[in-house]
Amino acid sequence: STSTQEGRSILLINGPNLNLLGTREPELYGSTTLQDVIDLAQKQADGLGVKLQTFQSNWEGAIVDRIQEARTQGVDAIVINPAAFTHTSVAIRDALLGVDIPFVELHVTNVHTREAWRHHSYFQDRAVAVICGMGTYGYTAALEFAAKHMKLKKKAL
Ligand SMILES: O=C(O)[C@]1(O)C[C@H](CCCOc2ccccc2)[C@@H](O)[C@H](O)C1
Repeated sequence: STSTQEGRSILLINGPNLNLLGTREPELYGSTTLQDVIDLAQKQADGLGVKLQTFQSNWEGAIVDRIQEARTQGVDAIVINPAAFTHTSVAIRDALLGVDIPFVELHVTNVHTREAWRHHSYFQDRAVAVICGMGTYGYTAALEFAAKHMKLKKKAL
């Protein structure tokens, strides 16, 4: 492969309240802040030779708009932690399916050991991969997968 992973472009999206990561409920979500996660992801992306964009919002429609914009930017893959919208958002699901960009669904906690209502995701059936329970290492795993192992659409010549 070329020095970059075929010039792959990855968008990392974090949903509501993840801006508080590392500052609340560290026993559940760890003590790594979202900024730490982003800084580490950027270093990892540089090492992998992929372009990384990151976005966090507490607003559902802003996440929909960002996903739609990804299509115009030639984003090849999305890594998304939809947070609470995992369990509620047909709108974000529709945006992901609409832009036809493959995505990895990511959760810091193992949602399957938590409340029953967290066991369903509006994304799980269409995600290329679902990562959960690895803590913030999940972001590292997801980025590695998206950069090196995920099958992407052929880039238009
Ligand atoms: O485990 C995950 O990553 C979740 O997506 C996190 C969501 C919660 C996002 C808010 O995370 C916080 C982290 C630290 C402090 C406050 C909130 C939760 O609603 C999902 O069921 C699972």
